[in-house]
Amino acid sequence: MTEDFIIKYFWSAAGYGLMSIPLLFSKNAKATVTTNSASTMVASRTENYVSNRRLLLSLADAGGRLMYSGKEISELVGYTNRVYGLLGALHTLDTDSYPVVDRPAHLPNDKPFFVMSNVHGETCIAENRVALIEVPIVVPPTDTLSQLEGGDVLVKSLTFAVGENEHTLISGGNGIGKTSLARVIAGLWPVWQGKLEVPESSDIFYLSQRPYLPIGSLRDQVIYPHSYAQMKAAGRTEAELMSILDKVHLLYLPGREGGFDTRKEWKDVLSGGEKQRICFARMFYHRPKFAVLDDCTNAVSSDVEDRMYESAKQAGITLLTITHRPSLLRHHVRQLIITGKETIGTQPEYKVMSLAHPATEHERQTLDAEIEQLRRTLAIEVPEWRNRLDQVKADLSGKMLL
Ligand SMILES: Nc1ncnc2c1ncn2[C@@H]1O[C@H](COP(=O)(O)OP(=O)(O)OP(=O)(O)O)[C@@H](O)[C@H]1O
Repeated sequence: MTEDFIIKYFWSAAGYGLMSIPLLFSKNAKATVTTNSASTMVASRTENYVSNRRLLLSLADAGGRLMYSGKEISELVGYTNRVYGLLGALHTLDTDSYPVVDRPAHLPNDKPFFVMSNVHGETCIAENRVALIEVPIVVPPTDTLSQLEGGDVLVKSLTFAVGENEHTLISGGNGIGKTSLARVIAGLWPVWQGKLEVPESSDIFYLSQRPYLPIGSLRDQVIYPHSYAQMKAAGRTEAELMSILDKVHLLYLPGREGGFDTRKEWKDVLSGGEKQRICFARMFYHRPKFAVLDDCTNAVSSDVEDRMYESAKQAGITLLTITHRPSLLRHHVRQLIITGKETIGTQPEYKVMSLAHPATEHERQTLDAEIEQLRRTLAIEVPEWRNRLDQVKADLSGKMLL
């Protein structure tokens, strides 16, 4: 408020003050003058007043600009700093030589020290599996302080492998390191130690928590990162895109939006669930062998989500799902629970649990009917019902129905 007040009024008020000086304090102002010279004086004073007033307005404008430019310069300084930081990081990546940081003396011997000059892990291509062998999950140190202390360790050493069709659900508390694990698998974060095995980049697909929609046509949203030219070169057709949209329940979209060529601000036009379903459609288009799904269906209704997961499995895509939703357990055969920092004493920081093969639709219907039957009998024979229910529970162990 003060700033605006100064910009608007201070400069003009200061100018008027300046202008009044000759009027108020000049000796000539009080001198006796003849009529002729008086009219000349009034004319010249009026002329001076008008030109000074114009100058004053310009001065007020210039003063305002000066004050705003301070802000703009500090904004520019911020951007320049970020661009400088980015270029610096890119140069370091080019030369692969990070500044060597010595282990601080105060750090306890058993505390690992992770800095960028200290990356010793190995990444190799594996055809049909994603595997981490004794790989720590560590937030890379970016600022000066964390460079000195080393990156924040989320999981000290993680070993687990996912083969073809071993759909794995990754769970754990907020901020425990699930997305960080996905970043390590994606190669965004370094493999500090141990070994990471991942398929070729064309065989693995990542869907993140926040859907990314590029600027372009509706078609571009589905085929991203492919271009239309690449799509045609690969012999893919719009009929195929329609069948993909059908799998994610977005068949109505081209009709509603006026075809695949329509260009819009898709991030504003589509709802949260639609955005996530478009990203899922992208996965069906690219047909990877593995997909890392980072909580990417949390805005999708559970019936559609179920069908999308079923379609993905039928398409032969092995899923690594990061989620908090227990309803998704039934689509997976294994669960990796990360406990990380919450771990007390010598307990492991994660555990891998095998889930029994998920029930088929037919099995589910039969068991539902059986449970319903038991509910009805409850009124008549409680003890027998209990025995029978225990038996059904035992049959179902791991099938996620109870
Ligand atoms: N780029 C980063 N710089 C600094 N710290 C980060 C960065 N990315 C993640 N972290 C930190 O690492 C920890 C793990 O983050 P991560 O995103 O892996 O959590 P998460 O298990 O996926 O959590 P959620 O279930 O809430 O998505 C968090 O404490 C987070 O603040």
